[in-house]
Amino acid sequence: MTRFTISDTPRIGLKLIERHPLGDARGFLSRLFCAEELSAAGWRVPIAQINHTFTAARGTVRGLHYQLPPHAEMKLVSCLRGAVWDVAVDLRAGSPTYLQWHAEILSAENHRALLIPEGFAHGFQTQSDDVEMLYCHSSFYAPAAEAGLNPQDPRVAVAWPLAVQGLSPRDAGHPMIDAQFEGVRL
Ligand SMILES: Cc1cn([C@H]2C[C@H](O)[C@@H](COP(=O)(O)OP(=O)(O)O[C@H]3O[C@H](C)C(=O)[C@H](O)[C@H]3O)O2)c(=O)[nH]c1=O
Repeated sequence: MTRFTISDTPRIGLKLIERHPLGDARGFLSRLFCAEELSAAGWRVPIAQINHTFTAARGTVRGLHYQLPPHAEMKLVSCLRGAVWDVAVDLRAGSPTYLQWHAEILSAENHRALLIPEGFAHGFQTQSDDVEMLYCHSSFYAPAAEAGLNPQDPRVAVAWPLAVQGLSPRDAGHPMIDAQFEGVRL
């Protein structure tokens, strides 16, 4: 029995993953990752790292982050507590949807995740207090390869549902995209 429904999004390679928990009188068991099932969504490498974040305040924005090649990474982003408006921006050089974004509501209640391919920047805005996120990464954390888009970059024009708040100094300081920006060459 499949534990996931994999759906395309308008951005090639960006997949919506819906988990199908197994419930009983005690509660439920939900599978967060399956190498066999998620290979159909494009995840065909071992998980390198798993991260867990807690964000206290509703409206907080984290992101928009990505790692540069050769440390470009896939991410499977799941919300285990509360709810987020989760967004991915296509930075792949030559992509027909270059600089376009797509967002989904991920929550503990809807059991949804986003599978984000290499070459996308990722961010989210909490839609509740006390949000917990779980990230599966296909590449190791490489600080020297870390890059970011300013979440309020007018060229990307992410339509955050709430007023942007709670940015880390690093996220607030990401540069705006200029004419020299050519995207990520994978
Ligand atoms: C990503 C990462 C960070 N760190 C360290 C670096 C900083 O000292 C601290 C917080 O890092 P950062 O401010 O980049 O964390 P977030 O802004 O929450 O980034 C997270 O949220 C956005 C939306 C994402 O897409 C990132 O992948 C995800 O990690 O953890 C690590 O030690 N390992 C890691 O893999």
